[in-house]
Amino acid sequence: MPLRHDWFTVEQVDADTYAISEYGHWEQVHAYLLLGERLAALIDTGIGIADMSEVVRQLTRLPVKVITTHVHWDHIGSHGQFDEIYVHEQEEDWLRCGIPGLPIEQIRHDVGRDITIPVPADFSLDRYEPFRGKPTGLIRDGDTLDLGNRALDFIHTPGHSPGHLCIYEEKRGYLYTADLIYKGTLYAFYPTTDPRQFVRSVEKVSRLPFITRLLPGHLEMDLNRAFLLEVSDACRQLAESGLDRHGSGVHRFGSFSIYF
Ligand SMILES: O=c1ccn([C@@H]2O[C@H](COP(=O)(O)O)[C@@H](O)[C@H]2O)c(=O)[nH]1
Repeated sequence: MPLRHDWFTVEQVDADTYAISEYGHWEQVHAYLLLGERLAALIDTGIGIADMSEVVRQLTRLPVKVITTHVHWDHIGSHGQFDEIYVHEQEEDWLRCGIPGLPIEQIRHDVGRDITIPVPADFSLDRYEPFRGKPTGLIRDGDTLDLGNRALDFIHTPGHSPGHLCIYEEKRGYLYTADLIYKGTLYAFYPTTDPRQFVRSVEKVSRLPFITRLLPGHLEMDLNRAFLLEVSDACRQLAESGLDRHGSGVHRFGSFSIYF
């Protein structure tokens, strides 16, 4: 049964893996806490409406390394509450200085809309600022992290953003897909996105030999390899039709859409 927090919903994926979700916000974003024998990895830290470190501290006493899938405000919200933060080398400057040309008014508008449950009393939209800071370390494609009898592989999957990462646990067959693959509208229409890279990244992860489960950054959480192959087929069709370019529109495929 899911554990409940006023703002976060905590669900156990398996004995030592938790999803920490924000279902009261339109983004319905998920972070994941992975416990090894020596260390814990927190994949993203949510929107920043509530402090995710309070929940994490209830779940583990292990040292926590924060892994950033990408530097969009809804994935870095509680980064400031943790000491060790890692990011792909191509988004280090966004983590330090923000996304050039993205106004704080637009971010606050997106943070504040379509919230369906009460926000914590100390949250103020007028004072909301996305995290800015220096990472502890940088991640490159092919890097690995051993949490103690639990290995994570980092896969650079640009397209949604330049330094977007998927995280793969080969032993369990888990692929944490962040904003590359989820069941909803997949976004590659911002000026900072790249539709061709997005297609290549989907193809890259679809070649992974063993996947038991996809753990996405948004919306429905329980996705399998069949869904990944559907997205991969859709991307191939779009590329073959020359539609893998900015401005080609919203392409609908059953349970998901791809917005270029
Ligand atoms: O170039 C950009 C990048 C991001 N945004 C805003 O950030 C969020 C991103 O949400 P995701 O769930 O990570 O896709 C979105 O609300 C955009 O407003 C942007 O505007 N431009």
